[in-house]
Amino acid sequence: MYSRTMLKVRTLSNNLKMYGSTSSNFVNVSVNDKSGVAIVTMQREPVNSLNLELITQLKTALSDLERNKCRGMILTSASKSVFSAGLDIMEMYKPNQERVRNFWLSLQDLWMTLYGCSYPSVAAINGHSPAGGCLLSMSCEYRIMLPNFTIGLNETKLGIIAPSWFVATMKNTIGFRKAEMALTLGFLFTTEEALKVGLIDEVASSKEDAIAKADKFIGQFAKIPPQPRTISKLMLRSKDIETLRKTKEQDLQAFLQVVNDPKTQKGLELYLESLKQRKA
Ligand SMILES: CCCCC/C=C\C/C=C\CC/C=C/CC(=O)SCCNC(=O)CCNC(=O)[C@H](O)C(C)(C)COP(=O)(O)OP(=O)(O)OC[C@H]1O[C@@H](n2cnc3c(N)ncnc32)[C@H](O)[C@@H]1OP(=O)(O)O
Repeated sequence: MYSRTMLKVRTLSNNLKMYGSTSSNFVNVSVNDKSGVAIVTMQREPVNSLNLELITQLKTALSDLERNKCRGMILTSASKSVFSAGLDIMEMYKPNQERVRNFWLSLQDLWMTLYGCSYPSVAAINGHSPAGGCLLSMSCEYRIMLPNFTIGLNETKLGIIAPSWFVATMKNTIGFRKAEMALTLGFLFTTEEALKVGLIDEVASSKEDAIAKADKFIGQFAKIPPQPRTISKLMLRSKDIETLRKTKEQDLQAFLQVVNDPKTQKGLELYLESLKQRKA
């Protein structure tokens, strides 16, 4: 059903209607010819850490789907064990100043695009989803997760603070009280805990099951007129999007200040070492 012709992402917008599938380095988009639902697959090995290129390619793919009036979008991962490990730590470690600036601006852009997209969006979370991975999942309208993985905003555990728009997204997803507990503890929920707290909506037995459940969720909107649907969604989401749009530069400067602090750099070095040592 989801065909797999390979194309460059640059040609996505022109060709989406003609071809079933497109692929750039890190993002594959396949569209179900019958339903018009797109599966957007992150495929940056080994853990889909969000570097500048993956972020930019995701943003391009989502904007192209918007232009092509897609009927729904399912975000998932090509990995069998990781949905996304969150921001690529290498982008923040000893950064090139121009690149790290673009990195953050692109992340802001990606979030505004995904959080405010007009089409129904579902995260099929087929692996661990910490930090930035959790942000992507929460930005979708519905979350379906496979068992035995973890999800959450674990920033405080890493000694950092989740940006205000990460916090707003979590508050909007699970409510003030639960978000406060989760954020202050830097809590990573298991699949079962995430279901209980409302961070995810369903558990699936396999990736195929998750996609089938996502299709079913999106299918519910077939009989709902798109414009009232989108306006209702944006009535709930646009305030937080506008807040970031207006404070983009301030948010960037706050990020750059933290990243360029020698204490943060030391922390990043130790964290990178600890990730490597987990294997040894
Ligand atoms: C962490 C401090 C950040 C400081 C930032 C400074 C300023 C920022 C200010 C504000 C921004 C705040 C927002 C932050 C949001 C984020 O997303 S931060 C990133 C947080 N992510 C994580 O903590 C996840 C870390 N990864 C894991 O827990 C595990 O890798 C995993 C996802 C559970 C998967 O485990 P698995 O066993 O399958 O894989 P490995 O651990 O063996 O990893 C394979 C390989 O990939 C490298 N890697 C893992 N995660 C990242 C990453 N986020 N960025 C870059 N590289 C990563 C890992 O080191 C291994 O590499 P290899 O040894 O070379 O193979």
